[in-house]
Amino acid sequence: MDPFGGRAVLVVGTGLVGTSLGLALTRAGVDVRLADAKPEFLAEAIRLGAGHAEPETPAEPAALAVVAVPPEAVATVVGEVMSGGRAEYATDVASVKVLPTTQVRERVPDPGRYVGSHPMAGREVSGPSAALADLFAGRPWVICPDDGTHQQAVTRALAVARLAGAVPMTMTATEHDAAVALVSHTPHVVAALMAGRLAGAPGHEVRLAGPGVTDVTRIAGGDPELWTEILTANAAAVRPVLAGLRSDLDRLMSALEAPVAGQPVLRELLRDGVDGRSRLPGKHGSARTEFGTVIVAVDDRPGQLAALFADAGAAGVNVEDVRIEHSPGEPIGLVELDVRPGAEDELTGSLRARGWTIRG
Ligand SMILES: NC(=O)c1ccc[n+]([C@@H]2O[C@H](COP(=O)([O-])OP(=O)(O)OC[C@H]3O[C@@H](n4cnc5c(N)ncnc54)[C@H](O)[C@@H]3O)[C@@H](O)[C@H]2O)c1
Ligand SMILES: O=C(O)C(=O)C[C@]1(C(=O)O)C=C[C@@H](O)C=C1
Repeated sequence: MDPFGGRAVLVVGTGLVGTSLGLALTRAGVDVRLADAKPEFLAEAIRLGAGHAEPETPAEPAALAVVAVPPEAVATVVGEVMSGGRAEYATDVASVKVLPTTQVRERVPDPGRYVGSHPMAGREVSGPSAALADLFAGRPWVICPDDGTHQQAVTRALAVARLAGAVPMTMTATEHDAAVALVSHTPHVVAALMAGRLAGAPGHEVRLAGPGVTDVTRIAGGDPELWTEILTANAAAVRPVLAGLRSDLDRLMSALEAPVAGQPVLRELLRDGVDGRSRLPGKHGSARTEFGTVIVAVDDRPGQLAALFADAGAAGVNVEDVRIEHSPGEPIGLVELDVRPGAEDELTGSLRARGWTIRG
């Protein structure tokens, strides 16, 4: 059954998140109206197939407006959408929830027609050209109703999350902000501070950088304006997480003053890291599967990767993930194939038999 009764969904803000949502909903057969303050972003989202421009005088309001603008602009846009009769209900996708839900309650005449939400999916790049139709697939999408929220607002926001392929869950705005302080906002700060250490470093040092520092700093590429808004809005929840981090950093630095005597502390902190990482959920909220990895040396010439994947397929082993590194000073690439635990030996044997060089 169509959760919107054949009515349109309006997406305001056709950047990374809004355009990704427009693409996903359009694929799911929803009529998607689009609006953005920047005409060139709107035009790009339409060109990509995320929906069509919101008509100036629509025959009827959209069933739901999804407001995908920076956090500080959410309440104003929700107010405009509601008072202009452009949508019956509204949600937003901002990375913080207490700020927009409080501001909507204070500023919008019928705040019960709005429910805050947040898809836990994104990228370190912004704008419509970075959009992906499957950005939300399998990811949690948090919905934060309060006592005054109309059930229809929640029902329609849940429908949008499901149609985008996400896994909806509900919690209060305060619970949400505490959770994302730990799993999203502090990690962003850590990545930015580490990446900042590289900014003025000598070129001969940065040239040695490999996958480790690249993994740790990927999210540091996020838009500094957006992240300033996020950290400002969620400062109260981020500070205690940072305080814990500072106390661990202090212990680590003290241990390094006398590194041999400090080894038990180093070991404890490093073990805590292993334990913490094992708690991260996998693709669909399940416990993370630790894959087995097979490293193959591949000549740096056309067609080699395609041949490798074909031979891995012929071995009957599914490649779950792949990374490619270049070996310094050698005309070869190292291709790391992640496979289900236990399948490494099978794949190694089969690839060796087909003439591939296995490393490690
Ligand atoms: N980037 C992520 O990884 C991510 C993930 C989940 C949620 N979010 C949240 O989604 C929202 C959008 O983030 P994004 O990454 O898509 O940013 P973005 O910069 O890619 O897109 C924001 C869009 O909003 C438009 N806009 C700004 N003010 C507007 C207004 N008053 N009226 C109409 N349009 C306006 C901009 O022109 C731009 O197209 C933010 O609230 C962010 O916190 C971001
Ligand atoms: O993968 C990334 O690039 C992200 O940073 C995405 C991420 C996150 O921290 O998980 C960042 C902010 C959003 O509010 C939601 C998702």
